[in-house]
Parts: sequence; structure tokens; C-alpha cells
Amino acid sequence: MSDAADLPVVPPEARDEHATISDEVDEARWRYYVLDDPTLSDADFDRRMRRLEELEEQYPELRTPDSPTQKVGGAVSTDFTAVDHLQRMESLDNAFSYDELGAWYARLGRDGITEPALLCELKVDGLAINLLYEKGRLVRALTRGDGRTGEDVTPNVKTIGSVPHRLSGTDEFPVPDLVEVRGEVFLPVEAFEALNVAMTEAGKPAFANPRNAAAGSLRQKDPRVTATRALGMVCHGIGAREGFEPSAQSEAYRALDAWGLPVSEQVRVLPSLADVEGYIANAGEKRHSLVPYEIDGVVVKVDDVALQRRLGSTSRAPRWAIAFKYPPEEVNTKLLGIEVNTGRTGRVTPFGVMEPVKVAGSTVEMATLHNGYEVARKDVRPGDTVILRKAGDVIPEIVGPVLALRPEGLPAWVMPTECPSCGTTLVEQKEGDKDRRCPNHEHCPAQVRERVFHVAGRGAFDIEGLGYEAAVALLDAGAIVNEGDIFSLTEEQLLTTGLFTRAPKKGEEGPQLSANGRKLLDNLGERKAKVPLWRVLVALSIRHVGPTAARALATEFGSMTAIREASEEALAAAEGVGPTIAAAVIEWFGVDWHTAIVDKWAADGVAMADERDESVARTLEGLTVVVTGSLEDFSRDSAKEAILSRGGKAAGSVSKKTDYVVVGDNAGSKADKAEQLGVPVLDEAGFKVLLEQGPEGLPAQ
Ligand SMILES: NC(=O)c1ccc[n+]([C@@H]2O[C@H](COP(=O)([O-])OP(=O)(O)OC[C@H]3O[C@@H](n4cnc5c(N)ncnc54)[C@H](O)[C@@H]3O)[C@@H](O)[C@H]2O)c1
Ligand SMILES: [Zn+2]
Repeated sequence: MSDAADLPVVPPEARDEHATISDEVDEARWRYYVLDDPTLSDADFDRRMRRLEELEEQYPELRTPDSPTQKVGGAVSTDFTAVDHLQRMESLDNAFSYDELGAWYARLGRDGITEPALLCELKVDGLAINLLYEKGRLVRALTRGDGRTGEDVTPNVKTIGSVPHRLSGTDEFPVPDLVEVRGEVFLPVEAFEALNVAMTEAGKPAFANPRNAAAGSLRQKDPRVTATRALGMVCHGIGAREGFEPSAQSEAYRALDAWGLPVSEQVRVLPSLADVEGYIANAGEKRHSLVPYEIDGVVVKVDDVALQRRLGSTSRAPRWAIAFKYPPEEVNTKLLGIEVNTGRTGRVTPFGVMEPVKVAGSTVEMATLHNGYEVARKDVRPGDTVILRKAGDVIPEIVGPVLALRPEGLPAWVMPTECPSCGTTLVEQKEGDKDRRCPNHEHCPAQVRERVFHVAGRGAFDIEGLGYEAAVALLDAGAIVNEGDIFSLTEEQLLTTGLFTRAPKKGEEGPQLSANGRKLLDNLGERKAKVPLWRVLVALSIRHVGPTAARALATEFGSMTAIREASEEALAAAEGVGPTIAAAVIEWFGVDWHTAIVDKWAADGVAMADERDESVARTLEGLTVVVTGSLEDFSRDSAKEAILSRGGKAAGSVSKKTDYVVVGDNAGSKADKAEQLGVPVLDEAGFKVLLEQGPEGLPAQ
């Protein structure tokens, strides 16, 4: 041990920083453990703890017993009776990377413990609980508190369904005289979401996350309230015990399981660090699907109890365990402003602009707020500190404001009444609609821009070289007025934009078309000639007509003309279309500037029908055929294809306009309907004749 004299002198700045952060951490712990209402995100909290540890590493003098790094966080609220644990409850040291995990493992090696069996389990994001069983009876349940003294929440814990009030023994594991069982109380994600809906409906503030909701639900003064919250519990250790001496952590879990306590099925004992890393990676990938509650990491423990004893503990955590923490999915950041954006269909969407923060591995500075109601419901205001959540691949979400940090007098945000792009007064599509739309569909610059971009996009014409930047440039230069002009773009027009030009070479005059520009013209020419009809339909931005509906329409009708001429009933009757889409299609084609776009495209050489196989005779021209039940030699799709390719229409339901109904095995009501309406009915053989020879081939009815 070194003398105080050997220690580096602590500069006043370091001392100040340490004191400031210590105060912040103490305050944060109070809010988190006692009030269940944190103002720091876990990531911000962890960062402060790390900084304290760094400072103490550098200036060991700062590592006093009352430093937050030396204490198990938490305190005891006066709402509950304070009771001492029989054996201290500890925290866990953290690893935020494989390197840090490796460093922990290497330390075991230096302590003479090589290749120990390692028990891996999920780190449950809940709150710690200590259950005392005497002679198999649950006599007390305590929160962790400061590790020595916890809060007595026995009546509340007794409402948790998975916590047995009495243990049952087995031959291998008889009920011990006394045992402290440690575990985590959690609220499953689904129950959390349901609870928040109920809270909002009751006009109460929603919980920020399942962990806070679990803590708030368990630490209720009235256990009847706790009883209504679907809390769960999972065991992760034991404390004091009499009449029970397991030799391994995993053996303890087998005993807990035998006694009827909830033990996770995800626990594994693994032989090497590489296996542990595999476990961590796998659980990280399945973070939201492995178990119905939230996890924030993996806990790795030396399995052998004798080795655990040998390693012992620091002032706050065992040396034989480490928590590997996943990147945080929730962070706090400043909401700088709320802006609105007009989309392709005119929907005006508010979105939050935030101070950029890293969350779940990516930097986020914007997140949608969906509509004005959503902003009001969450009550987020520019200037608020907000909780930003990004779970896995899900798009980032602003969960809500940290109310305790709201500056006084911060005004609520008001949804604009006019389009941010063209100034037109916004409307609701239909009464009670939460969305507001700009009705200026034809000329609103934002809508036109989004549509042009959409026409060229992956799901529609898929035109390489016509991205967002090009769409904006072409519109700004007036080279195109709207999406109708895309396929008549000329070299001269491209030259007006600046985006598709290069400097003239010797002997050339004026700016020249760049390689990009020539490529764009080639792509336009190539795509318009061979694009399937359904992509053209998607490109038109008809409400409700996405790829699925577009494919259905194309299969059924085969050409743009057929779709345009079809009645609403005929559209609705088509397989996979239905009344909503039919109405949207009719409405869309009823607008002059819409049909002008279709006509312009057709004139510019855009393919407006799916190519037919010319070798097939058009035996069904003008006929509508319904196939029902299952056929031997045709699938649903191939039967339809056979009808379409011969010029017929394949309808989904039987009406007076149906010419033939083909009835296969297990045909249902459609066959009856045909009979009622007197529509000729064919079996599979008759269908084949019809396909080959047309109605002439069939015996006269
Ligand atoms: N946001 C805030 O203001 C704030 C304040 C205080 C603490 N916190 C959060 O709490 C953490 C520190 O709390 P802590 O001291 O409880 O440490 P910890 O949560 O990092 O780890 C220790 C705890 O993990 C729990 N745990 C879950 N699954 C476990 C398992 N399988 N095996 C063993 N233990 C398991 C136990 O309850 C144990 O007490 C911080 O990292 C932060 O995330 C946040
Ligand atoms: Zn507008």
C-alpha cells in the first residue's frame, strides 16, 4: 500500500468536477430509485459514473467511502418501512464493450482462475427485489434500497402472480430453513403499453418506459393498485441461506425452480469467453423478441460458488460477475423545434428537430411526431428535454418530455393551419381525421416534388439518376412542371438544370450534357418501354394503390385503358381490389390533371399494358370468367393468368355480367350464385375447352 504522500496531488478543477458530478449522481439516484421519475437518461447517468471512476483512477484520494462509486445506489422512501437485508444486496460492474468484458476475464486469470464455467443470463431492466422465505413461507419482500436497508413492500409483492407465497420442496431440494431470494420485478412490454393507454385515457401522465412503470407500480402505497399491474418477477440470485448450500449458481437456480420460483429459461452455463460473446451477440440481436420484457444487457457470473467466495466483492459489486450492457435505446436530448413537412399525398406531418444524439448505434436528429394531435397528446414543446427512443430497427420515436426539466412558461406548440410549402389552408380529408392535408395537390411545390421523386423511386419506375436532388433541380429549372413531363425530357431541358452539364471541351460550344445526363435519358427511354403496368399504377400516387393493389389491378385488367373504363362495381369485384380501392381509383381518374398525366405518359411512349403472349389465341376476348373451388391442373393464379392471356377478364365474384363460372372441388357460394343468376357453369374439362376454342367449342346450352 502506498502512503498518502505518494498519491498525486488533486488539482482543484478535478476536485470540483468530482464534487459536481457526485451531487448530480446522488440527485439522479434519488429521482430514479425513490421518486421513480428520473430526469437523466440511463446513458447520461452511466457516463457520469464512468467519469467519476476515471477521476478516481487518476486521483485515488477522491475515492472516499461516500463517493457514489462506492455505494449501491438508492435510498429508502419514508412511504415504506425501512428493513435491513440479512445479507447485503450488491450492484454490478459494467462492461460496455467486448474489450471491457475481456479485461474482466483477464483479471480472473490474474487471480488464478482460468477457464471458469461462466453462467450467462439476461439483464432484466426492472427493479431489484429481495424475498425472504422462512421455512418456505414468504415473510418479507424488500427493495434493494442502499444495499443494506431496503423498503418493505411485502403486501405489494404478494400481489405478483409469479411470486409463490409458499415454497414446495423436492427430494433433491427440500425447502430450506431460510433463504433470501434475489430477483428482478418487471412489467412486460405489452402490459406497459396497455397501462400507458389507460393512464392517458384517465388523464394521467404516461410512464416513460417499462422499468419506471414497474418501479412505480410496485412502490405503491396501496397494494390494491399494484395488484392491477401485470408485474412479473424473475430470480437471479440468492442471499443469506440456512439449510441450503449450493456449489454453483446454476445449482441454486435449479433449486429455486424446484421450489416453484420463476427462473429464466435463457440461463446458460458456458465454457469460454468466446461462447459468452456468442450468447451476448445472439441475445442482442433478439433483444426485443427473446423474452416478453425489456432487457438492457447480459449478466455473466462465475458459476462456481467456491470461486465466487474467493473473488469476493468490492464495496458495491461482486468481482465474480459483470453486466455487459447493450447500447442505450433511450437517450435524452433537447427538442430544438417542431417543423412541418408536406408529403406526397398532401399530408402535413410535424416532426421534431433535436440536438443530434447517438441512440441504438446511430445518430438521430429528427423524428416524426405524426400529427398535431400526437404532439398535443405527448405535450412536447420546443425547448423541452425529451426522451428519444430507438429500439432496434424501429424508427426513432420521441417518447415524451422530461417535465421536471421544462423551463417555466414554455409555450405549447400549435399545429399550423396553412401548408408550409404553398400557404393553402389545410383541411381534414374526412371529419374526425387526425391528419391535416394541403388540398392544393396539383400545384403545391412540396407535393409535386415528392411525386416526381416517387415516380422515379424503387417501387415505381425505378429510374436510376433521378433522385431527390435531380427532382428538385428539374422542377426548379422549370424543365418539368410535374411528373407528367418526366418521359419527354430532352437534352436541351436537362442542360437548363446545371446538374447534368459539364464544361465544354475544345471545339465544343456552350455547356454539354454530362455522362450522368446521357445516362438519365437512356434510363428513362429504357424503363418507360418495358415497365410492367403495376409499376405505372404505383407511380400515379393513387390513394390506397400501393404495390399489392396495383398488382391486383394489373392482373385483373391488363391495361390502363381497361382500368380507366372499368365501372366502380367491376373494379370492386376484382380479386384483391375491393370497394375502398375501387372508389379511390374512380375518384382519381375523375380529375382532369390526373388523366392528363396518364395521357402524356402514353404519348411519350410509356407502356400502358402488360404484354400478352402473342402465340396464345385470344379466345376469351370480351368474356368475364369466375373460377371457384380448386382445379386439378390450375392454381388460382395460373387459372387467372390463362384467362387474362386469352383476352378475358378474371373476376372475383359472380354477377349478371359474368359469362362463365368454372367450378372446381369444394366450390362454395359462388357456384350457387351462378345457378341463381343462370350463368353457365363449367367443370375443369369445360374450362380447358373454353380456353382452347372459345365459346364456340362448348356444346350449346
Ligand atoms: N437515469 C437515472 O437517473 C438513473 C439513476 C440511477 C440509476 N440508473 C440506472 O441504473 C443503473 C445503475 O443501477 P444499479 O446500481 O442497479 O446497477 P445495474 O442496473 O447496472 O446492475 C445491477 C442490478 O442489475 C439487476 N439485474 C438485472 N438482471 C440481473 C441478473 N440477471 N443478474 C443479476 N442482477 C441483475 C439487479 O437488480 C442488480 O441490482 C445505471 O446504469 C442506470 O442504467 C439510472
Ligand atoms: Zn401545399
